[in-house]
Amino acid sequence: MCGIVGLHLRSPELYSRLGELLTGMLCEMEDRGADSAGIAVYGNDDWSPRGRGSVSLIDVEVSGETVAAALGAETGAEVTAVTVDNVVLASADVDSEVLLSAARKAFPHVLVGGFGEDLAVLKGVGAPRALAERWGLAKAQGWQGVGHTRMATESAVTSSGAHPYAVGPGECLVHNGSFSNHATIRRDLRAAGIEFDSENDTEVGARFVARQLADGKGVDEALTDLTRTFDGFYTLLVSNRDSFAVVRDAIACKPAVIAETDDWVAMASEYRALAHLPGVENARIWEPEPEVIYHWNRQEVSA
Ligand SMILES: NC(=O)CC[C@H](N)C(=O)O
Repeated sequence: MCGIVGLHLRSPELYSRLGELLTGMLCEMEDRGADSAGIAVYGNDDWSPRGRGSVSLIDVEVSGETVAAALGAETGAEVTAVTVDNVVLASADVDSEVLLSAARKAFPHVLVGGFGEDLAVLKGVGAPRALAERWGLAKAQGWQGVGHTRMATESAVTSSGAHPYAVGPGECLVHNGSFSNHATIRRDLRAAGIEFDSENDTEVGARFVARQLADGKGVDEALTDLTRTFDGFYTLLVSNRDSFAVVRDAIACKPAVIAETDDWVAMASEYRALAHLPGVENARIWEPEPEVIYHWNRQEVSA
């Protein structure tokens, strides 16, 4: 199992409702994965102030003030940090990769949930509904959100095993399924100097995609490469600051549904997670085809 949800808003009138709508989607998928959960939210000023680099630190166990002071000392920038349950969200007027290296230096064992401009990533162990409540997700605003409810298949139930895997700048990946050749690909990526936070198969997929994007490939090409490299079962939702993409394996046995209106694009493992979205009764709704990459950029659509 595992549940995936994602909402890409086109209409700015809905930005103030992103968290409310995403909470409903995530909670509806709780029975597909009740051991841990995570979300990525793009554009919530309270968590990742606009135009600033930000880094999300999971289970850091020191106060936001301590994080802000330590990252400020490392970067020379004025760093602000907010604590949201088990996550500290730090931001500053510097590139997010500068903030990321400062965080790794100051807190060498910290789990980095994600980093980028306008991006906050929260994840943890527990029931998705309880986590969403503790995070205050319903109040979040923004233009795009992704969520995952996990039923672990490949690695321990820990924050580092929870999705999303947001391992490249502004990027985020969630997965339902399991990759059967992830150990081989992990070995190749490790040999190329890439480090991992967990034994999770999904992290291998995320690191693979991040590497393709870092090499200058576009999302479509990166995901095509993934379909040629990874064996096993998968429905994947891959987002970054400006894009939202879905791909399934050749057999496509892991459920997925996409719905689209003029105001939003949404995907979920099951339709019931979409049933409360405004205007869903007039949406174009379909099941994504095997190995077809569905990809939307902010504003326009391509498939
Ligand atoms: N149930 C799933 O889809 C699990 C996804 C992934 N293999 C994990 O263990 O995190």
